[in-house]
Amino acid sequence: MTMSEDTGTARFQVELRNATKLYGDFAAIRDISFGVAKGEFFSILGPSGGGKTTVLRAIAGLIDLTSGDLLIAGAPVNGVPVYRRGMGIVFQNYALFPHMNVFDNIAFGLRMRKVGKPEVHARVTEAMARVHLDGLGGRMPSQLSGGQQQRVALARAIIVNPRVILLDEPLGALDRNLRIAMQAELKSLQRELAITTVCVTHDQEEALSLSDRIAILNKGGVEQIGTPIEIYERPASRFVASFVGGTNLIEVVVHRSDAVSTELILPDADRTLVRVNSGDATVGRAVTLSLRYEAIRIASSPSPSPGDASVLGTVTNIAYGGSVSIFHVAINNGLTLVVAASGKPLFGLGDTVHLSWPSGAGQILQS
Ligand SMILES: Nc1ncnc2c1ncn2[C@@H]1O[C@H](COP(=O)(O)OP(=O)(O)OP(=O)(O)O)[C@@H](O)[C@H]1O
Repeated sequence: MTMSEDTGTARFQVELRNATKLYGDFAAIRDISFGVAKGEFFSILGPSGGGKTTVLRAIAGLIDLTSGDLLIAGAPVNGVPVYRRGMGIVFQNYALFPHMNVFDNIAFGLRMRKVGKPEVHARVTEAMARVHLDGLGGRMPSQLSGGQQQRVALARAIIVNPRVILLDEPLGALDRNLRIAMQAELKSLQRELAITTVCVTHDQEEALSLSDRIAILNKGGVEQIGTPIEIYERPASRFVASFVGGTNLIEVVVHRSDAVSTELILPDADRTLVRVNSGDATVGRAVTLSLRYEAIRIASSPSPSPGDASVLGTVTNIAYGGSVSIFHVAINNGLTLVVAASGKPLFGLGDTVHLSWPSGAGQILQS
């Protein structure tokens, strides 16, 4: 069997089992395990130096693992060279051949495979149409915009019908508006082709909007794997909660807990009680409460809903951000809560405000 054939029986199209890569004593990645299902868009998200590129390079076959296994369509490929793995790779800097025009760049993989001229012509024309490059076949890469170069790189990767496509910060070089437009294009192309995709990014919004599932990598290890909603709504650790989206991390004490909910004591002067929707916490124990910026309501009067947690505070900082403004509010023991409110800022520095949030808005973090 060659790597471009598909047995169709494996549970995962790409799977890492306990993958570790050492450089001397330093583990760039350690003990990483995950599987990517056929047709899935799987992102690897994390801060700089977290090990994202190392994972991608290992999957591509550009580096060997120190220990652990890599399986493609269920078969171990340790030692199988890059060109036999059936991968399409798109790097951040596009890596187009500068001396070839768009048509030849896209045709490259087919010509290497000795595909006949008429078929090359038909497939390149079709791929160009798919990524909206019609009519640009004769241009050189230097005559294209960043977005167009990105499309050439994508067309060049998909034209050989790879079983998996690997994207390394594919939209990182584009400005914000173009990046958002290209995200939508990339996602619809990926869905149309139903192509298994592994994407490395440090951009949390990009990962949340494109992915079926995300692995959060930090210091070479996996912090959490889950759907975008699971990662955002139920972060497994302080690191995930603060890396993905903005959140207040507050040290609190467990006041009461049953099977389904827990009451926590906020360290403000009123020892305000906060209820969360998770149970079986140990009474008296100190835990971390994660409270998303946008979960907190800021108003000039207390919340009308009796079940809401409510605290009084003073605005100490405002960052106007167009659609959303960020307020820093000092509550009455020196603790500062950060709040995101949409629309024009209705409060000024020094204003007294009421902060409130509904029962169940926060999360207890386990680590
Ligand atoms: N060839 C190498 N020799 C030694 N250390 C390396 C090598 N390649 C990577 N590393 C180290 O391994 C760690 C993980 O690197 P990696 O490039 O995978 O991170 P990353 O998450 O992709 O970061 P970035 O977002 O900055 O690209 C880093 O600390 C890096 O310095």
